[in-house]
Amino acid sequence: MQLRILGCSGGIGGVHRTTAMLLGERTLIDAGTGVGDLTYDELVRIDHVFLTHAHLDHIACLPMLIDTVFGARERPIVVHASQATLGVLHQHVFNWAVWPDFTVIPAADAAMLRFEPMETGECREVDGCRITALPALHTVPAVAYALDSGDATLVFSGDTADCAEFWQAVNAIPNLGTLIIETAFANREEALARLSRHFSPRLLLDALKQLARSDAVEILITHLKPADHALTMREVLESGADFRIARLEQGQIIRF
Ligand SMILES: Nc1ncnc2c1ncn2[C@@H]1O[C@@H]2COP(=O)(O)O[C@H]2[C@H]1O
Repeated sequence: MQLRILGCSGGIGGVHRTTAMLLGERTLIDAGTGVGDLTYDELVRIDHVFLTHAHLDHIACLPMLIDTVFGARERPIVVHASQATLGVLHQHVFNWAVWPDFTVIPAADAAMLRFEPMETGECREVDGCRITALPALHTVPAVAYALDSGDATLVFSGDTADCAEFWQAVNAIPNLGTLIIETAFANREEALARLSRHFSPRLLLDALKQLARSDAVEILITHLKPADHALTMREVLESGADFRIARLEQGQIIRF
């Protein structure tokens, strides 16, 4: 299985794209602005979108994706997310005011966008990869995802602050090989990190003490806010010397 990083920034500007990853050829994990770099043919192939939460930087391209591929597809795009996240999308995005409600277009019983509630602990299988929602803690309902190819599992934290249930779930994965985890803010913004339920390097390294078998896990840092991205990564590397840590890169392909 492969995961292609379409966007992994906490913001926009220049080359920065917000969170979106392509799992195999037809599954998106989050739908931030990185989706906009896919070709039309690649967009048409997407059958599934798994969302961590409803914040704009993780869903920005979903409305335009469905409109772009609508006429070229015969089956719906299925959006998997918690009921809470789907409720927000329905009420605030696909509400005929911000965007048409593609969950009833062209008809309620033949819609081109299908919402499939998926709560923490639930698992879906796509192309042989088992995708499980894990607990996360953000300012809005949020999940992380474990992607198990059969050979190895990659965990993506989504946006989260420290969360004991997340580490319990992660430590129960026997074949964990990669952990993509966010660090949005530099240490000088720790107050904002706490307020907005993100990690700063100090908060991350404190939380990583809960990771069992850390020597077997490659840790990739995502969601750096553009203002301080270099500083934040430097702080992570300086304090995280005991771990195998690197920056997640846009365009990176992870095989697992
Ligand atoms: N008081 C606040 N609470 C939450 N988010 C905030 C606040 N002030 C600014 N923000 C920003 O709003 C952003 C919303 O998306 P993020 O969670 O990625 O990151 C958040 C912060 O960068």
